[in-house]
Amino acid sequence: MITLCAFANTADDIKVIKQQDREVIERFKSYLNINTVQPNIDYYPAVDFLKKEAKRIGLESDVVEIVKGRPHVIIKWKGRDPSKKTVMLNSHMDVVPADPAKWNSDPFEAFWDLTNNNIYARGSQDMKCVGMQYLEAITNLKAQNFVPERTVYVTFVPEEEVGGHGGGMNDLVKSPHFDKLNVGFGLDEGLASPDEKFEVYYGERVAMWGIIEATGAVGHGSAFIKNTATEKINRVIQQIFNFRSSQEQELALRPNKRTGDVVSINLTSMKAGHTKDCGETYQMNVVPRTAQVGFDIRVTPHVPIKQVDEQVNKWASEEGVSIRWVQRSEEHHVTDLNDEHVKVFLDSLKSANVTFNTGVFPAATDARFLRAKKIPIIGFSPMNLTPVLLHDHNEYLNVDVYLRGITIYENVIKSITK
Ligand code: MET
Ligand SMILES: [Zn+2]
Ligand SMILES: [Zn+2]
Repeated sequence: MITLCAFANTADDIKVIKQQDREVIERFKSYLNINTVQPNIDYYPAVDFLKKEAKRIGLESDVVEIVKGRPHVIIKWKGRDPSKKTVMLNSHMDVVPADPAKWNSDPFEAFWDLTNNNIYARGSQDMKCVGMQYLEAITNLKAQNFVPERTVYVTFVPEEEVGGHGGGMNDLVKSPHFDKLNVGFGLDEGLASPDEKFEVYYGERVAMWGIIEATGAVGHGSAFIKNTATEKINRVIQQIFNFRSSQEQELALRPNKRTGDVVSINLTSMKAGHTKDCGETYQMNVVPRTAQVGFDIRVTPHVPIKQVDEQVNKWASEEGVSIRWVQRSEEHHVTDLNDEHVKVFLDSLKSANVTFNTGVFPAATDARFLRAKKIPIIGFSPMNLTPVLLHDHNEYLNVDVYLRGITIYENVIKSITK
């Protein structure tokens, strides 16, 4: 018997939702309610929640801390043949900050708007949805008495949004805990897509975060001083924006290219002048000694990192100008779309009439650490008909899209664990 449950925001807006689906959504909302905002996250409420979830489903869970306070929750669904390479279903627990003033509802309330059936919450797309959908898919498969051939690990990791270092995935993959998992194939996050087709990613762009600093002559604010820091940084900024335009044009001129196929750069910080943090007093009529810009470059696997590196070094080649890297990778790692596990994954989508594009994830995620270990990884978040709102205000996911994602994962998990 199916219990139907009617509830509404307003009297004239009644939606009827199956009791079982309502429970699924309430569990999703509960995870979204847990504040895991960068930085300095208290992960333990999320860990406790996930451990309880594992228990509910009847699965073992383990908590691994490579760095104290940075737990990884590893939920295990034992396969019929534990000697076989396993399948990893990964998601990160942390989310980026949300400015409540810019949201129509509290970003952690997980407001369920029944007029459009959307759930508004930080993490609803990136990527608490995916973590919970894996668990719900397993719940359903267990109810059907399905037992996987390969063992499945559902992993919930910390610190993705700050680069996976300091106890995140970068450190997990280097630890003996990881080797014990014996992972042969895995899934990690992708992006929403506004149309019917889903997005499937076989690689990602490399993030290069750097700061260019210029030092120059100082003097009176009324004079024509030569070689000032701000003049030098202005030339750097011009070159950054010229390069940015060239890539934007490349994208506009070639309809077959997508963001993941070009190099992007954004200026993400600027600093100059006699501010307190330079140890000098603020003074409007003194030409500053230093000026700096911070930038975020994303290099597509279609372009060698060395080429971009040389370009940036040229920008910083003037006398008194230097560059410092905050974070960068030296290599691209992509998954072969002809890999046997990948083919099984893609076939499982096709057999469920899920249409998709394959491409390069325009941002970066923990998949890169796994790919660096030669493990085939696909980036896939089952969100079609959804605007891309990760890191944005009023991030949301539609309930029907969320529920369909669970069904898609059921089909995927059945196939990739064979
Ligand atoms: N996922 C985040 C981003 O793409 C953090 C990745 S760290 C390079 O910005
Ligand atoms: Zn993410
Ligand atoms: Zn993110």
